Order: sequence, then structure tokens, then C-alpha cells
Amino acid sequence: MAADPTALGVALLPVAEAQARLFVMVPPVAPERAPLRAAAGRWAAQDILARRTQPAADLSAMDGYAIRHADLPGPWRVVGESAAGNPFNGTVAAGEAARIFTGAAMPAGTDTVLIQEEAARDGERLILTGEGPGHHGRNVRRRGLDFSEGQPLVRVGERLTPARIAVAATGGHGDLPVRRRLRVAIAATGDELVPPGSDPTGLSLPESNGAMLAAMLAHLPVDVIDLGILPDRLDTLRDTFAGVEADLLVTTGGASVGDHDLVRPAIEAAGGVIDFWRIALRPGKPMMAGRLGDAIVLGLPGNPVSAFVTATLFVLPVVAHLGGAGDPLPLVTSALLGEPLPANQGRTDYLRAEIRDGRAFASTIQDSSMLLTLARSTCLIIRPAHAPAAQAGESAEILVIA
Ligand SMILES: Nc1nc2c(c(=O)[nH]1)N[C@H]1C(S)=C(S)[C@@H](COP(=O)(O)OP(=O)(O)OC[C@H]3O[C@@H](n4cnc5c(N)ncnc54)[C@H](O)[C@@H]3O)O[C@H]1N2
Ligand code: MOO
Repeated sequence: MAADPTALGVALLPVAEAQARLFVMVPPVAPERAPLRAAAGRWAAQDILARRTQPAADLSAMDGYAIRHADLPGPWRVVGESAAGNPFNGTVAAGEAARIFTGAAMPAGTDTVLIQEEAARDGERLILTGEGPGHHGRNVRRRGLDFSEGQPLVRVGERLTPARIAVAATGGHGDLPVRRRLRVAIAATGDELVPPGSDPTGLSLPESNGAMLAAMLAHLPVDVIDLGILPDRLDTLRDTFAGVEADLLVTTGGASVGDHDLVRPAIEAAGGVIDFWRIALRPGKPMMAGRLGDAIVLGLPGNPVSAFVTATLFVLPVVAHLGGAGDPLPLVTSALLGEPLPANQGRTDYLRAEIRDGRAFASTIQDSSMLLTLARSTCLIIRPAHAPAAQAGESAEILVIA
């Protein structure tokens, strides 16, 4: 019989291996077409090709006069006007000019724009008063300068950022191939928890993980199903989990080994299977992952910073994967260390840190319950397992978090 990957005593799973296992667990959700505004923030389900050429014709980049460069230094006779949306339909002959405005089509016969600050006009007569356009084609945007029909504007798997929405709109698209929005159920567990905003004088603890996770998902194509605060009772947890209809169920708390850590047995009692549990990660070691019906289940540790780090490393990437992202992992970049760091132990460590003057300074206390240090942090310094001590000024990998 194969070893149970969730048994106590089994080596902790490296972060990258855990991520890879999640990405093969379930394929991305079904594709659909969505209007531009609804597609924003999702991932392209196919390459998006330009349906038109931009600009569609040679256009003026400035307000002034369309001329033939060969006619410089003038004078000219103004024979018509071209405005954006109202082109001049005639042909401009030698010695002639057309009044033109930014974004308007260049009239036939013209090749250059003389800006109005460098010209003077008296009725039909136009003369040069400044240096004039330095070269043939000056102040003209050539047809196809931005892109040509058939050219890829967004590649499959790329996120539809505001700029990509705009280029797709300009490329002639009113709706885009994306994947449907995701349903993510969030449950906090723990008898000590009360809803945020409850009477703050007692011993009970305001529930913060749910609001934090919802905030982390707010900019993603996700509909959150809020399961609220669940008590540390196996039957309640089991019945709630069994009734969930979602693509992803995220729980926090009850993931460790204590007598009240019931998420794992509750998932199993609801008919689910745990694929892995416990990761070579600090904070966030007790995270578990599995399947329940069609849903992926991610059981995050209750400590708020552990929940944040595991959400960053697993929840957001799973959402991106299910949504069709080509690269679902968070962007790792680098920064110089502001202070030395001691050698690391056997788990990859994600240290809360602030970037000041281009250098990353880790908080002195890294207790995973401390939310204020997380709230003050702008990045997490990644310390690989068994990394040797590091000097100030050395480069380190970081995840930007604010
Ligand atoms: N004997 C061991 N004890 C613990 C281990 C271990 O390996 N052996 N692992 C520790 C680690 S690491 C972590 S992280 C915690 C996480 O355990 P749980 O997921 O079971 O978390 P809880 O015990 O339910 O809660 C931990 C802590 O966080 C507070 N909490 C929980 N949920 C919320 C919430 N939604 N909002 C705000 N705060 C929350 C809770 O009150 C606890 O203080 O286990 C260690 N123990
Ligand atoms: O996730 Mo636990 O924080 O490693 O304390």
C-alpha cells in the first residue's frame, strides 16, 4: 500500500510541489463569452486577434494643416478641412493645404502636418511662421502604427488588465472569450470567534480571516459564498461542507493536530478526500488540500498570518488556475536586504517586511498571530529551506503584498 501523504511523520511537502498538485487536480472551468466590462480581470480563454487595423488610415497627431512636405516653406491656399469623424473628401494639390485636427484622416495628396503654432492664416492664405515640420511624415500616425488586422492583441491565459480590455475594444471586440466566474465558499471555524463589530469587551475574538480572504478575492472574477463562522463541532462542519456548491471551498482554523481541529475529519465525513496536509512552509505548515464533490478544498490554518500566506501561495493561484491563467503563481521579484538575516531552518519562510529606500527590512518578531506587523508590511521575504545566513545588501526574493 502506498504511504498516506497526509499521515503524521510523513515529510512536509515543498511549496512548489503542493502548488503543482493543485494545478492538476481540476482543469479550468468552462469557457464563455463575456462583454468587455464583465470580462475585465478574467483570463483570455483563446488568443484575441485584432479584427481591424489601428489606425485604419493615416491620421494627424496634431491640430494644424495637412500639407505636402515638398511644398515647404509655403505659402499655401487652404482648400478644405478634415476633422476626426469628418474627413476631407477631395484631393489636396501642390501649393494647397487642408485645415486638420488631431485624430482626423490625412486628405489624399498630403503627407505631413504643419502645427498651427508655426503657421499664420489670413482667409484662404496660409504662411509658415516657425521652423515647420522637420521631415516628411511629421505629425502623422501611419495606418497600422498600433496594430494590424489579424495581429494577436492578448494571448490565451493572459489576464484581461484594463489596458488589454482597451486594446481589445480598439481591435473591434465587444465581448471576449473568457471562463465563467468562480464560486468560492469561505468558512471560518472556531468557538472563540464572533463576527467583526461585535461587543469588543469580552474574551471572544473578532473573526478576521473571512473578511481578509474576501478582500484578497475582491479584484478577481469570483462570487464569494460566505459560510460565516462555524463552531468546532464535527456534525455541523460535516453538514455545512456537504451542502456547499462551489468550485473552491476555503476554510480557516481547525487545521492542526489539537482535539478541536476538526476540519479534516469533517471533510472526510462529508465524503471528501484529503490529498495532502502539512507543507514545508512557515507560517502555514498545517494547510490541507483535497476534493469534495466537484470542489477543491483548501483548509488554511487559523492563525491570521498563516491564513494570509497560504491564501497568497495557494488560494489565489488555484483561483487563477481555475480561471484559466497561463501563469497562476504570484509574481516573485527581488529586493536588497536592509539587515542581515539568520540561517533558515527546514521550511521555506515568508518573512513580513517593509521596503524602505529600496531595501527590505524584516519585522523582528514573526509570530503568525500578529496581524499588525502584516498590516504594516509591503512584502514577504522568501527564505528558502536551509538558506544560509544572509548579509545586509544581499539580494533576496520577495512577494510584493501591498
Ligand atoms: N502541537 C501542535 N500544535 C500546533 C501545531 C503543531 O504542528 N503541533 N501547529 C501550529 C501551527 S503552525 C499553526 S499555524 C496553528 C494553526 O492551527 P489551526 O489551523 O488548527 O488553527 P486554530 O487553532 O483554529 O487557530 C489558531 C489561532 O488563530 C486564531 N483564529 C482562528 N481562526 C481565526 C479567524 N477566522 N479570525 C481570527 N483569528 C482566528 C485562533 O483563535 C487561534 O488563536 O496551530 C499550531 N499548533
Ligand atoms: O502556520 Mo503556523 O504559523 O507555521 O504558526
